[in-house]
Amino acid sequence: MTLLSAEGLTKRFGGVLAAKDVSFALEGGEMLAIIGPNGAGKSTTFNMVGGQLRPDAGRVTLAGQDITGMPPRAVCRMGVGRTFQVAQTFLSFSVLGNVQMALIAHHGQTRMLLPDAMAMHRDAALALLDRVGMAAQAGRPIGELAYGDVKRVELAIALAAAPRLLLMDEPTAGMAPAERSALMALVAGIARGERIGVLFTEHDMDAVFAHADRILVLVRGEIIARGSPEQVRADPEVQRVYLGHSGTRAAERARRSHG
Ligand SMILES: Nc1ncnc2c1ncn2[C@@H]1O[C@H](COP(=O)(O)OP(=O)(O)OP(=O)(O)O)[C@@H](O)[C@H]1O
Repeated sequence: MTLLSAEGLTKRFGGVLAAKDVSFALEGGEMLAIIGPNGAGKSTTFNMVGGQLRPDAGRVTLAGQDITGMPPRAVCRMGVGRTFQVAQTFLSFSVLGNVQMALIAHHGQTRMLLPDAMAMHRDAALALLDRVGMAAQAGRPIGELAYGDVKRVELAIALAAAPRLLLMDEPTAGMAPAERSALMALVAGIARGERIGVLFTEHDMDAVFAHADRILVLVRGEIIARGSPEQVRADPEVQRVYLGHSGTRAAERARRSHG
């Protein structure tokens, strides 16, 4: 069954039609990127899926269940995880402690006293850190980590909620180019291995063309193109209104590096 289905999503802010009849589907294990220029409606679309915004029209279903207009907490309980552009971690806590807190929250145990909490879900937290390549740094305070490593911990925190669908809003923002590619490769590996669907927005075209299975191109609230990276790259309308020269180079680099 289709994991995520968005049908006819529409959202208006005053005179601005931020999303117009946006429809797409996403399967488990698939990486779907939403790209487009500033103000295209990427965040609006994203927020209608995650429950932060109620669509004026349209429907969102998760594994066949209607989640349209549900508040974010309810959407999260249905199995939709989210990572944020800005780190949502407790900086003075250890890496391990942060993931433990996420597991405690997922299991609805937030009333535990702190000393008890620190003994809980230790092994599960370490296993999650291992999955994102951060087990060796489990004891360090988050505040001491390099930015790319914070992003990995954020991914472990999102995975702590055992999501079926992961929403990632500009996951590589603020990272160095080499780190970006490593993070997206990690996300793609986990998504494919565990059949988690990933919907992401991204301004870095290298990251998109190298790691997305499919791409949606939004311009002024409307989908102007969709398809595989190859199809989107070759679309003359996308070239004209969005990708231009830099996008063509990014797509070409991605094609070469993937043989
Ligand atoms: N809460 C809001 N109130 C009024 N207008 C809004 C609101 N949110 C978004 N908009 C407008 O809707 C349009 C789409 O914005 P959105 O943030 O979805 O675009 P985006 O593609 O995510 O842009 P960016 O790449 O800059 O993040 C823009 O014209 C924006 O100004």
